[in-house]
Amino acid sequence: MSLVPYEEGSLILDDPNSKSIVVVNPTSGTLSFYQQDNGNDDTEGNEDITASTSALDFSSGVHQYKNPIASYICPQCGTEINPDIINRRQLHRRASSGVESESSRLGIPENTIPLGLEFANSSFSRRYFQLLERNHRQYALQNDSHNKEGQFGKNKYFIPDDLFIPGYFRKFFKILSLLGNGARGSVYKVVHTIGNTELGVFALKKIPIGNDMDWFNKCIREVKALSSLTHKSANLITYNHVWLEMDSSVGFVRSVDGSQSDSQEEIPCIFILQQYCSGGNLEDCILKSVFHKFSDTESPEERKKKFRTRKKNHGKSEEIGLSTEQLVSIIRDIARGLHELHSIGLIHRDLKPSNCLLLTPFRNEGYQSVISQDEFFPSIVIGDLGESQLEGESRLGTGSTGTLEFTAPELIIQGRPQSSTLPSRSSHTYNEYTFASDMYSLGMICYFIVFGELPFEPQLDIIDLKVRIKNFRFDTESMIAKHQEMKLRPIDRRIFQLMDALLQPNNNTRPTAKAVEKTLDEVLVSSKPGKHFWKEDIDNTLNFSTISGLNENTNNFSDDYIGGDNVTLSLPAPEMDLSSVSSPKVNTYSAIDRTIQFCYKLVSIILTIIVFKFTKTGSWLSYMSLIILGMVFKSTTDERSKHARVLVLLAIIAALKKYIY
Ligand SMILES: Nc1ncnc2c1ncn2[C@@H]1O[C@H](COP(=O)(O)OP(=O)(O)OP(=O)(O)O)[C@@H](O)[C@H]1O
Repeated sequence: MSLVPYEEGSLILDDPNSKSIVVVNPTSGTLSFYQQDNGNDDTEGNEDITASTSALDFSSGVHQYKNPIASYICPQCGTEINPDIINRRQLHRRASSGVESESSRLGIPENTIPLGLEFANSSFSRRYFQLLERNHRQYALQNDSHNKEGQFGKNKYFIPDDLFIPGYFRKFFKILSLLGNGARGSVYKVVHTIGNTELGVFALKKIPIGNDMDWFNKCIREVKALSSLTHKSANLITYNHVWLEMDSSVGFVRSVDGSQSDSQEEIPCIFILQQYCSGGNLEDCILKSVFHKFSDTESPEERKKKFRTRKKNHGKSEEIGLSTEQLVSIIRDIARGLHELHSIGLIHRDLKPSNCLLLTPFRNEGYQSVISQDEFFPSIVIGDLGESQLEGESRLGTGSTGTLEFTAPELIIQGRPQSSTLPSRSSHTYNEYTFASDMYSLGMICYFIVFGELPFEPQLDIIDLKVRIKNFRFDTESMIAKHQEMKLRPIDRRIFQLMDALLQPNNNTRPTAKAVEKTLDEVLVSSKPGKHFWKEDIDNTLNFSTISGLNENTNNFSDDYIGGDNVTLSLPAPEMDLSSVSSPKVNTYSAIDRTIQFCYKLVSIILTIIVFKFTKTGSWLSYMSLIILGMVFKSTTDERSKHARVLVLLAIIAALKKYIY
């Protein structure tokens, strides 16, 4: 069976085995099932295809299966061709479980095929678009041969005519809203339709290309990067389809000679169809929903909600900021997406909150809400791979720059080159983008989601900003003090340690994406259900000695045992690919340090046994020694020696008691 274009805009599923075809009628929004009359089975050459019952008439809801075809899933594209059975059942299940359907939310008529509900997220969609891409190529070739003197003269644009799919966007997509405008183009929320049949809701990025080959190559990088992912990653945006079409450019157009053009001239545009993330971007979410900035743009509904929350909190204004669990969830998702990218050799280069998208909307219920709500944050996917490059590729070759505030200091080039971070070919003193520079950007995202702002004043001019970025040093203690001053919701101090590690000026000492992901995974897995895992009180966490003095200097993380309800935070040292220069001295020091800690524990056990030998069981000395021994094991590296010394004292007292008295 195969899915092939049939006339203009229609699709058919053709199953030679059962001699049946399914035709999509875009005008009426129906699927019709036809089967060859099998009255005489051996008449292979019989071309008389008799229409049997219109099996899948979705507009009327009538569906009869006179002679069901052999298989209901197209083996080429995986499209469910009998969605009535599956999707209606799923719809019913969703409806009965009280989940609002996408179609009802969007106001899509119920008589349309609900394919999109499963389609947009399923692996079917990927295969469907792969097939579509092949068919587009075929269609374009045919179109080119019919239309040699077509509307787009070959001389006018460098892109060959046969690469355009004229009218595809208007015919198969309905714009629902504008999601945002980026530096390169606009992103729309669209519904993919065939006639009245809704195939799913997607985000469609339209980038005007014009006649600029370099620009075209740069724009297509995003697609190349996305399509190089061989499997679906939970934390990277899913790309579905890309095509070229003539369309009006967005906004104001100035021609090369500087003259302004009022005409809505159609120019070549690249359309990139992607997974739709209904929660919007992380930047907006943090600024608006978490830190309540831009409150002048608040809707009356939002104002009422805030008033109700304040009333519930007995007039106290709610504490702002995210909880530790929410912060961990965000950082872990982004680290996981980065790890996926880095594992295939891609550096993102433009990681920033507006490129991190929320799969579902974030509903901030405030600090006083139920704990489960409190800990929840929607899953995040990394989008916009338009600036990405392969590891080892020269930054000059890509012609791209990242966003300055999130750019690692080692990449900043002083002075005012043509663009913010792009070096000139004559300058030789610049560093290449690395996986570690992405990790710095993650550190800056952490800063932003913790404080709701960046450490640089927004009005700085570009030269001053570069100086500030170069000189920026993250100091854990002063950052905790700042956090307290801002009266933000208390969080675990290990978030600050993580930021410290990621924002290290020396890129060799930043942890890898995998290291961050693994650490946070372990942290979450080992949290006890029903218990507040994180120490929420900053005053308590301030007492923790987290990274040893040695590690503070070298940023080489080691095990850090934290008492109470907390579990081990172990941020592994950067892996080899990031830390090309890993100092042997540092490794020796940390090995010595670990041996010393082990010796403290061993000596403490021996001392406790001595105390027990010299005293009667049940004496205050034996009890004391047991308690101190527990403290030796639970205490941080700095305090372990103090506790061990107390045990020495207890052993001496026990010996004196035995031999003197
Ligand atoms: N797949 C998507 N789903 C939902 N919204 C999206 C999606 N992709 C982009 N957006 C929205 O559209 C906005 C513009 O996206 P785009 O990637 O073009 O630019 P940007 O990252 O904001 O800016 P720049 O191009 O300067 O990096 C985003 O900030 C986001 O709010």
